[in-house]
Amino acid sequence: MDIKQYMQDVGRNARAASRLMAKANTGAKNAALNAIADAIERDATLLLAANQKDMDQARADGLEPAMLDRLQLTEKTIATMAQGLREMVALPDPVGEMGDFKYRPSGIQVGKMRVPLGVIGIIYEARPNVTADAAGLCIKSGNATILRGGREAFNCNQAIAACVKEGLSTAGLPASAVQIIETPDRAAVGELITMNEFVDVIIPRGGKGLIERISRDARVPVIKHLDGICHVYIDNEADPLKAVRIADNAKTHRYAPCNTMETLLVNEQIAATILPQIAAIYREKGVEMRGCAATQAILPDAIAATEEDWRTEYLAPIISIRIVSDLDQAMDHINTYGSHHTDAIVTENYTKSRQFLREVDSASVMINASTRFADGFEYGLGAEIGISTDKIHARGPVGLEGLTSEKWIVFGDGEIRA
Ligand SMILES: NC(=O)C1=CN([C@@H]2O[C@H](COP(=O)(O)OP(=O)(O)OC[C@H]3O[C@@H](n4cnc5c(N)ncnc54)[C@H](OP(=O)(O)O)[C@@H]3O)[C@@H](O)[C@H]2O)C=CC1
Ligand SMILES: N[C@@H](CCC(=O)OP(=O)(O)O)C(=O)O
Repeated sequence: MDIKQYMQDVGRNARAASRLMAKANTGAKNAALNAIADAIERDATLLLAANQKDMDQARADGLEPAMLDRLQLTEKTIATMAQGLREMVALPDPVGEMGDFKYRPSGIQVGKMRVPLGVIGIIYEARPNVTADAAGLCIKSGNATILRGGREAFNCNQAIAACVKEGLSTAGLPASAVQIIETPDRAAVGELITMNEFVDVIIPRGGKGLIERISRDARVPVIKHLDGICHVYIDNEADPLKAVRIADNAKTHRYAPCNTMETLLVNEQIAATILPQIAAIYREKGVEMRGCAATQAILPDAIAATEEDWRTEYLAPIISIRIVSDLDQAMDHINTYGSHHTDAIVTENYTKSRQFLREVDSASVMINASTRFADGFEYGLGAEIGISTDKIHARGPVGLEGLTSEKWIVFGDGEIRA
């Protein structure tokens, strides 16, 4: 395959499709979402067979259990994928919304209209449900999209692509509104992020290697959805019951997601009582603990954490634990070593919780809740493209609105500027 030529064709088709999608009515977009959901349910056996191929290869390549878990499709996850698309039908269509109107002294009326971004290139991990979610959100928000999922999910993504194309065509929308790149060659990513004539924005979802590549090579604007070095800080005024529940859920609910806690910070005044309770749960669940010297004094089985641990996203049953003197030291640690994704405080103290909200520089800042809640469904967006770790355009879980922008609109009656 001539990858440059192939990607140019993909880009050109996407640009043409984006113009049709921008003016597609809500009924047609909803019909496409329902038709894709129907096709996914009908083709469940085909999808499972394609996924089995991917799983066999991934196992042979020695993929970690948490990554296999994220790659695996089951009848239940297929049903959830279809249900997610049907739930998008019920979401209000953001395209064409108008508001903020003001009359100016000149007589013109100035306001705003919500519009699609155009063509969105999305590079993401080997998680097949993201293919359906991203396709659905881009369709509903009137965009065209070019999807590049992780290579481990290649066969399954191609099977989902067939359902998406069929659904678009059934609804009378251009099949190339959603294109899933048909090669796992990373040269295609290189083309995608430099085709500024065809692509309006790139959304990379991934870790450090992807960040480096995108930061170095992208010529298209980027909304980064990067790694999650998420923290929970247990304050000395925490409710111990809440602290234990949150420390357990934020780490062990699932190990691979970006909103999983990687570092637990504990106030020195409460550490000796709370840490043994939390450690008992981690031991039972097989979580390896790496701690600072003060942590090791309380938990002799914790291995010594290095400076590198504070900067590491394990995506695995491993946690780093640091005992801190106060809230300021906790926030300093988070703002220094975190990835500005999601961080939580456990405290019953109102003033400290307000200070944490104001001073922690992350896309989601939580009081007395698990970091695992940083998610589009959980925040009521219906679904999510991912969790933006950027500050510009969209921050945190990105849903339909994050895939649009606003243009100014002006109503006049023949006014001219003096
Ligand atoms: N903020 C968010 O919304 C989310 C963030 N993540 C983050 O993703 C990471 C885990 O997923 P993982 O699959 O390991 O992530 P990777 O970064 O390894 O892979 C993600 C995607 O990026 C591609 N990629 C990676 N490096 C390059 C490169 N140098 N050039 C071109 N393409 C590249 C991969 O392609 P290939 O298949 O070829 O490796 C894959 O499609 C974690 O850091 C997690 O926090 C995950 C989900 C959501
Ligand atoms: N929104 C997701 C997190 C996204 C994410 O990190 O995905 P992944 O790395 O594929 O497990 C959730 O909480 O389920």
